Amino acid sequence: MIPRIDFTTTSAYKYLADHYITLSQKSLKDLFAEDSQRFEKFAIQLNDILLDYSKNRITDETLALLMQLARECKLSDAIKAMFQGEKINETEGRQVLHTALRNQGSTPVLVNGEDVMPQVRAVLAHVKEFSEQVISGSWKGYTGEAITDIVNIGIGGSDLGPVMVTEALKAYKTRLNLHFVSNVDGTHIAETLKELNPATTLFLIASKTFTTQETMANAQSAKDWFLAAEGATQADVAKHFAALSTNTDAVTAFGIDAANMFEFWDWVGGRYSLWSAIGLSIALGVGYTNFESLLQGAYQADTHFQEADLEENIPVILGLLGIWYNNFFDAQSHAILPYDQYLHRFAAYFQQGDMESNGKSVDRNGQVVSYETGPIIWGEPGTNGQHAFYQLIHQGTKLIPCDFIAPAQSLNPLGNHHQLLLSNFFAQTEALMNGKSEETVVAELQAMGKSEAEIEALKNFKVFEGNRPSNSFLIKKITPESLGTLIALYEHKIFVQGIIWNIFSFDQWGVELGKQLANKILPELEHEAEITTHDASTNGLINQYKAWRS
Ligand SMILES: O=P(O)(O)OC[C@H]1O[C@H](O)[C@@H](O)[C@@H](O)[C@@H]1O
Repeated sequence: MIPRIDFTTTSAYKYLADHYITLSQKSLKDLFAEDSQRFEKFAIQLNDILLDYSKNRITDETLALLMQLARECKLSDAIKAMFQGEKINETEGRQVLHTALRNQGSTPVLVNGEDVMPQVRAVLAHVKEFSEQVISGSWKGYTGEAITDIVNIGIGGSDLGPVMVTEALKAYKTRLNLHFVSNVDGTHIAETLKELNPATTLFLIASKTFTTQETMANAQSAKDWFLAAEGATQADVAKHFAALSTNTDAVTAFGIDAANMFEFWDWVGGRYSLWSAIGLSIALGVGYTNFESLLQGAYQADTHFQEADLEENIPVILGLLGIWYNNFFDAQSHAILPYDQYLHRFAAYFQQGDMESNGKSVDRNGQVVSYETGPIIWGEPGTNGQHAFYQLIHQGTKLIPCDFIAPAQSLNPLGNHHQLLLSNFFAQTEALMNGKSEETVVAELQAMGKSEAEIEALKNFKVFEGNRPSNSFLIKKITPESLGTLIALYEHKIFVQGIIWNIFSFDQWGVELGKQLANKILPELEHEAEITTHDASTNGLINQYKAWRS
């Protein structure tokens, strides 16, 4: 069992609180001036990924105290507990073993005394065989034509991971065209199907539970659309539908051939499932070998997380830095800013990963916490974000720690685009750190020939306080392997923070209430009678909807 320690009662926490008072007076600029070794000290390389965390509001002492905090919270024991398959998802009584899905080692991974690795490998072999048949064209649709389009129907963890990864690895695309339908809004599936031919379309119904309302509704509409095609029969469903799920009974009841079911298990959390059968769309979209490299990359991060000393451990450092800002600087959010168009869904993916994991306010003892837990995660790719919301990061009143991520090599070297892109990446982290002093602003305005009065009126608006912290990930190149490593590092960062905050990171009870209420409201929408059973606002909205809907 993971120890239940209130981190605010540790000695490290008290030292950090004192240390914060002095350190928060210092600027990053000063810290760099005082220590010429910051980059050497506060950067770590793991294979082709360099993390520079020197532009954070930390000193050697901060790090030492944060490490002490991790030790007092028994982080290393918790890491072991996860990898060894303890039931650390206590409120659901489950293990947390997404790491087994990418395990390349030979040690067994036990669940209730049974090694799960043979099952994991069997599903991977199925994914390999099936994806190779579909890609090569030897898998035929009901008219004898090869499949050209894949539609993954899933939501949340059964959608965001495959979307993010297949977008990130688009440069490695197979001949198959991928589509993702998640929203229960009929527009999503209707617009997707408009351009598709039933004879050459393969649907993947991706749902851990196979009960999710959105996915089941979209799956039914997909089946209806398919069966409405000329000559298509119920027997042909087997050639056009596969299921990725833990729920065999529901898959069979839906009419999907058991041979087309790709299984995973309840010890894989939905938001950590892209490495499982849920990754079938990835294997189809970029090829099985690349999917395998993605798993290998993640395994490298897993090994690093388990074996590196806490001081040299990337997820540990990232997690603790986040805690430093969240719990001492009162930062409310954390921005993920990839300078890579291919990573345009990376922040959205970790919005679920992080916020569904650590958006909790009850600790592992079942008590309401007295401190802040998970931050709001958000972000968009650079340079688009620069022309949208960076104003607030630079000059707003909120402290927003940022992660910048960029590849050194572009997968589309075109003129000097990549240099333009990276010059922005480097410039933004520098600008956030150093800001622009009043002195510089005044000198610039003088050089422009402005009068004293004009300078006085303008200067405050043009000052940048700086002292805004950031991490920089420089990645040699986005490959399936480096991407796998990067994703797994972020996953483990979430784990680290959940341990320190003493919360359960692997359940998600907070998604249930809305589902329950929607199920109660649905029958009320099936007739025209006035609704009076809710509060005045909800009644009013439902009744106005009824008045307007036809
Ligand atoms: O794969 P499923 O079972 O359809 O669940 C889809 C999503 O449903 C809920 O919103 C949560 O439980 C998510 O974690 C999950 O990813």
